[in-house]
Parts: sequence; structure tokens; C-alpha cells
Amino acid sequence: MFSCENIKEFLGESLEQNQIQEKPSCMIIIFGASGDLTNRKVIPGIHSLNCESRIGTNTQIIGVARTKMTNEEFRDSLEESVKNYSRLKPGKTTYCEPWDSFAKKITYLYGDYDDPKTYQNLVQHLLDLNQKFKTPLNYLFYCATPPQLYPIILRHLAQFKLNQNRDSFWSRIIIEKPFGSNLETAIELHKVVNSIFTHSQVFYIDHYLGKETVQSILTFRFANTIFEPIWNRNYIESVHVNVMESVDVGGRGNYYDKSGVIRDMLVNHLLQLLCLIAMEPPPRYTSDYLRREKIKLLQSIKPISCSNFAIGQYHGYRSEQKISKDSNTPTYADVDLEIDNWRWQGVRFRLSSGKKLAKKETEIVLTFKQPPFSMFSTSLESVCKNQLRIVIQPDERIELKMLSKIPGAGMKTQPMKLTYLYSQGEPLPDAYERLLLDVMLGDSSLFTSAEEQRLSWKLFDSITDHGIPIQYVSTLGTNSLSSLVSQVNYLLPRKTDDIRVLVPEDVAKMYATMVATTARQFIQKKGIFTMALSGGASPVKPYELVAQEPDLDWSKIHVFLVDERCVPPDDKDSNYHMINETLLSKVKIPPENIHRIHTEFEPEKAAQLYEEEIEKFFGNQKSIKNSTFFDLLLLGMGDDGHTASLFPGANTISETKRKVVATFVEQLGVWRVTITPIVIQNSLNASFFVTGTKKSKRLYTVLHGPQNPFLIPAQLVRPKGSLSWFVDTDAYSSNDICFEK
Ligand SMILES: NC(=O)C1=CN([C@@H]2O[C@H](COP(=O)(O)OP(=O)(O)OC[C@H]3O[C@@H](n4cnc5c(N)ncnc54)[C@H](OP(=O)(O)O)[C@@H]3O)[C@@H](O)[C@H]2O)C=CC1
Ligand SMILES: O=C1O[C@H](COP(=O)(O)O)[C@@H](O)[C@H](O)[C@H]1O
Repeated sequence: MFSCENIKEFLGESLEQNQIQEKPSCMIIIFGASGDLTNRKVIPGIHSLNCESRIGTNTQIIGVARTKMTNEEFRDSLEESVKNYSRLKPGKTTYCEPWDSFAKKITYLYGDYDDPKTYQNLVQHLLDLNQKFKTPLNYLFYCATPPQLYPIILRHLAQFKLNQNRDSFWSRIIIEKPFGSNLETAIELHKVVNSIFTHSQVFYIDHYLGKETVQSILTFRFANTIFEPIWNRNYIESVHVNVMESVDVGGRGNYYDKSGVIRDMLVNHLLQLLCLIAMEPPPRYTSDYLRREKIKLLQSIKPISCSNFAIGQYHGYRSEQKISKDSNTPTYADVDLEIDNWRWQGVRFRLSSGKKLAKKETEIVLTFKQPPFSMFSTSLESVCKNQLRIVIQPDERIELKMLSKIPGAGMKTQPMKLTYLYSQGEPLPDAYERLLLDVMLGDSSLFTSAEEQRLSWKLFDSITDHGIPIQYVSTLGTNSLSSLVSQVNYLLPRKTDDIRVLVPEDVAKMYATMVATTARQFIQKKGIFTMALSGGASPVKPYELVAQEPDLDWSKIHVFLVDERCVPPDDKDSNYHMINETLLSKVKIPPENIHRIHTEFEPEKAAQLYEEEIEKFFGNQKSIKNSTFFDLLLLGMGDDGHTASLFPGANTISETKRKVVATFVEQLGVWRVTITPIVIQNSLNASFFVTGTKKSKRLYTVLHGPQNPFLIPAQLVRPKGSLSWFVDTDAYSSNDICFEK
């Protein structure tokens, strides 16, 4: 009996082989054959295709580059990388031939890319191979050189008529990204390509489209009926395409410093993922229909403004090889997008990607809206929203997060996860394998079109060279947006904070008045007032003014610190020292009301003592969530968006147990002691004091930009009560100039 479960047995091999009958044979000519891409991706990919007999046995690989090498030397240079990077290892399985036998298919020609002799030799070499191995004169050219060489190579191919389809033989070309560096240069590239090759001969490769799990997005959406009816604004709240890399720029500094993460990843890979997630169903699975839907989607994305993006640069990037010492190239970006069409109106889309993050993971997370009301006693529905997580790599899988009943008495709910593991233990075919085979078969469905590239550049051109990145450390990305601090959904817009913009002469005065008024109100209501103060240079003036406030009953005021530098209390850099000089020494505050951080001890010890002090004062509740700490936090914000001593990317940001921690600030190379986000979140009120033009761009991102407290810690301040900002007109000036470098 035929059923869905036993369909594999019925279809047997044909399903296993993905119904590919044809075994194409051709000459694969790789320009830039001595480079990284050829070594790590192209040759290993062809090797696995050969192992699985997906390509004709007489297929020939010809490497072309300037480095002088013999055939043997070239083959030797590839052996190690094939053994390391190929999915199927030489000689390791019954059907994988030994390396020496595969290597015979590889030959090498050296020569300059702009020397006609190189191409003359190539023509002769191709004819020789054709004579010797009867390999058909089908040419697959692969441009694996730096992009400035593409036009030179293409023009020479045309000069020697290698660009033409002849009789039954074809000529095709694979072009690697970057496809230009902006809209203008992309158009120039397309002009050259179109003047030499016809539309169907050109394959612009975006290797993300060749990843198995990326293709499975299409089957997930369109081969099933379950999800498509809810795949829209009525059910989906937000979509996050998140590509985290743990690697740094490696030896690619030359290219990367001119490119940055937006050009390198967002314009192509991430936007393509977004297209597959958000486009309308194409009528058929053909390249033309697919491209048409992707183009429609790209046309619907609203222009990106400066409040839609935040950028970072990993600490140490400027000391990498071939990177400019004062580089502002971003290695991390968050971009929020809006799709202006019927299906996606109001849904927030975020693209994030970065290098040197805590782990390598590519995921697409769809967060669904919460149920319209909660009939159960635990209202987990608002925090544990349904989520569909498509993990592209590694550990390829699909997860569905839902709530289920806790077994036993009562009706309590708990989060649970349904998981489908995509690879079932076997390594999945590499993207390059799939894409190379598709080119040989003439199928361009998984390649991008020039029109898609132009629309993508048009979208991103407005932000690619703007903004100053925030320096982050490599623990960024340890915790996804589902950790404790992000239980408030940071993808959603912030509720409007109380922002007071004042002229520089007035801002300190008003801030001091606010502190004194708040103190009086608390003392009147509760008989006591607790506040935690920040250090640094900015608050000197307001603290001096607070000291002059009349009628403040300092016997009822307790002063704590939000953080401290690891120096003795009489050091000029000590926060306590500054607060004492400007405020505490000027008022009649009992010494027992001053709760400083004892950084004359080792950082860990100082943190522990301060935590005990806080616990003694506020009580040590089992659940921190039930605790309430300070009545008022007086906070500052650094140029990099840090607050207290919570710096971009630091793991202190996701600290969920400790109230105080010692933290080594990599960006500054110093130790600090700081209160943690849970203390901040569980304090009653907080107020920032921010002045000066130097902070203006960051302030703009904090207030208006994408919410990412891991990159921009000042955004994590969401106390139980009110959050206010006292900013001077200089700091607030970025509203109109946020796009200026
Ligand atoms: N590596 C990767 O993972 C990826 C690479 N790409 C793209 O693929 C292409 C190739 O990448 P990759 O292999 O890393 O690049 P490489 O920098 O390693 O360059 C490839 C080869 O091109 C030749 N070459 C390099 N610079 C010059 C120059 N200034 N003038 C003439 N020849 C030069 C060199 O060979 P010789 O000196 O022997 O001629 C080199 O081995 C690039 O466009 C890159 O952006 C895209 C996605 C991923
Ligand atoms: O195109 C590129 O992709 C890689 C990431 O690819 P993945 O398959 O490892 O996810 C990235 O490291 C590189 O900078 C970029 O040029």
C-alpha cells in the first residue's frame, strides 16, 4: 500500500538522487585558482560531486592564475584542502576514488589575467584536453579573483570567442560576489557582463542560496498547508534573520576594510534569506518565477533611515592585518526593515550579522503574536510567544516553541520545543556542490539576478558608509534575544521615554532639581530615599548643584554607586572620590548612609562585598524579580552606548543571577565593578544625564535605533517605574545629521 511514510521505498533511488539523471561533462576553468575560494570551496565541491558521480567522468578542471606552478604543484596545493573541506573524503568511501586519480582531472596554467597569451594558451589547452579525454567543449568559467579583474577576464574571453555558445556546446560564467560596491558600480559590472554574455549564460553566485536549509525554506512554506495561512501580519509579530560568525576578518583585511558587514553579508546573503521568507508563492519553481517574486518583495521594502540601523566593530579589529588604524568599517550590523505590502504591514523585520561573535549560527526566527487573552493562571503567553526557528547552520534544524501544560494537578503552562533535525547525522551537501552542479545543468533558480542586486544596493546605499560603529567584545551573541534581559521584546519599539532637551546652561540645574524633588517626595511618602550614582566627568556639575539644594534631609537619604573603577577610593579616577568631592563632603549625610564599593580590594572581592551590602539593605529575596532596589538610578551614557560598567558585547549584560559583578572591560583594558541589568530593571526609576555633541549620534541610536541592548547597553535600562532623559541641545543635535560621517 502506498503511503506518505513509505514513499521513499516506492521511489527508491530516484528520490535519493533528487531525480537528477543527467551527468554533465565540461571544462571547468577557474580564474584565481591559487586563492582561498578555489582551495576551500570550489575544488572540494567538485570533488564531492565527482564522488557521487553527479558529473561526467571526463570533466576537466583547469586552474588559471599568475603564480608559477606546475600541474603537480597545483594538485599538491589542493590535496590538503580537499581532505579538510570536502564533504566526501578522497578514497574514504567505496565510491570516492583516491586523491591521485581525482587529481589527474586537474591541470594548471599560469599567466597574467590581462595578457592575451594567457587566453591563447588556454584555448590550445582546452583543445588538447578535448582530444585526449573527449571532454565536450562546454566551458564553465569561474571568476574567483578579486572583482576588479572580472571585466579584464571577461573582455579577453570575448576576444578569444570563449564566451559564445557553439553548436550544441555551451559557455557559462560564474561571477562571485561582491557584485560592485554600490548601485553605480553594480550597474557598471552588469553593463560589462551583458555586453559579453547573454542573460542565460551568467550565474551570479550567492552561496547562501545553495545551502540545503535555505532551499528547504521554500518547501517548508510551499509544500505544506499548515503555515502559509498564518504567514502574515495577522499572526506574525517579527522576523529576525540573524547570521552570527565567530571568525574574524582573517587574511581578508584588504577586501573587508573597504567592504564591511553590510556589503559583505546584508546586501546579499541576508537579504536573499529575507526574500525567501517573505516573498509571495511563485506559480512554479522556475528561476524566472522565483526571481520575479523576489524582485517584487525587494521593491516593497521601505527605504532604510538612520533610525533603522546600528553598527558595531569588534574590539581589536583596527590592529588586524591590512586594516586601517582608524577604520570605521562595521563588522556588526542590525538593520530593521519594513515591508510595505498587504501581507507584512506592521511586521518588524530585522537583519543582523557580525564577525567575532561568541558563536557561529545562522537562524531565522519568526515570533508569533500572543494569544488574544489568557485563560490560565500563569500568563506565560505574553513572554513565551510561539516562535518558529529555522536554524540554517550549524546543527541544521527547525524548532517550534510552544506552551504546554505542566503534567499533574492544576493548569500551569511551561515552554516546550518541537524539533526537526534536518541532517539526520549525515553532513549535508555543501552549497558550492549544489550550485556548481546547477550551473552545469543550466539551472539558474538558485542564483541572483542583476535586477535583484540593483534593488538590494538601492536599499542599502543610504547606510553603507555612514555612522561610527560601537566597539564590542566577542561575547556579543552569547545569549540570543531570548535571555532574561530580552524578555521585554527588544524587537518592539520602546515605549516613549520622558525626554527633556535643555540648553547646556540649564540641563545640570534641572537634573539637580529633579533629584532633589524626587528625594523629597520619597522621604515624605516612605521616610527614606535610596539613590545609586554614576561617576565620570559629566555629572560633576549636577552633583555640586544637588549639594546646594536646601531642605534635603540627608539623614534619610542613602547613597550607593552604580559602578566603580578598580582604584583606591582616594584615586582621582575613583567614582567615589568624585562623588565625595562634589556632593557627599558638602552635605550632612551620616557615614552609614554612604554605600561605596570597596575597590581597594581585588575586583571579585569588591563585587562580592558590594553585593552583600545591597542584599543587607534591600533584603535577599529568593526571586530577584520580586525585589525592588533603588528609588532612583542616576545614569550616564558613554560615547559607545555603555551605561554603569555594562559595555557593548560584555557578558555582564546577560548576567541573570548576580546583582553586582567584577568585569574586565576589554575595550579599556581595565577592571570595573558594576551593578547588573537585573538590579537596573528592578529599580523604581532611572534618569540619564547626557551632554555634549560627542554623544549625539549614539544618543540617537539609543533612543530611535534598533533595540539591541547587547550592542547598545544603555537601551537595557527599563526600570519598573519611569525612565527620563536630561539631555542638552548639543547631545540632541543628531536628529537632522545622523547620516553624516
Ligand atoms: N574566500 C571566500 O570565502 C569567498 C570569496 N568570495 C569572492 O571570491 C573571489 C575570490 O576570493 P578569494 O579566493 O578569497 O580571493 P583571493 O584574494 O585569495 O584571490 C584569488 C586569487 O586572485 C589573484 N589575485 C589576488 N589579488 C590580485 C591582484 N591584485 N591582481 C591580480 N591577481 C590577484 C591571486 O592569484 P595569483 O596571484 O596567483 O594570480 C589569488 O590567489 C573574490 O571576489 C571574493 O570576494 C566570495 C565569497 C566567499
Ligand atoms: O560571503 C561570505 O560568507 C562568509 C560566511 O559564509 P558561511 O557559509 O560560512 O556562513 C563570510 O565569512 C564572508 O565574510 C563573506 O564574504
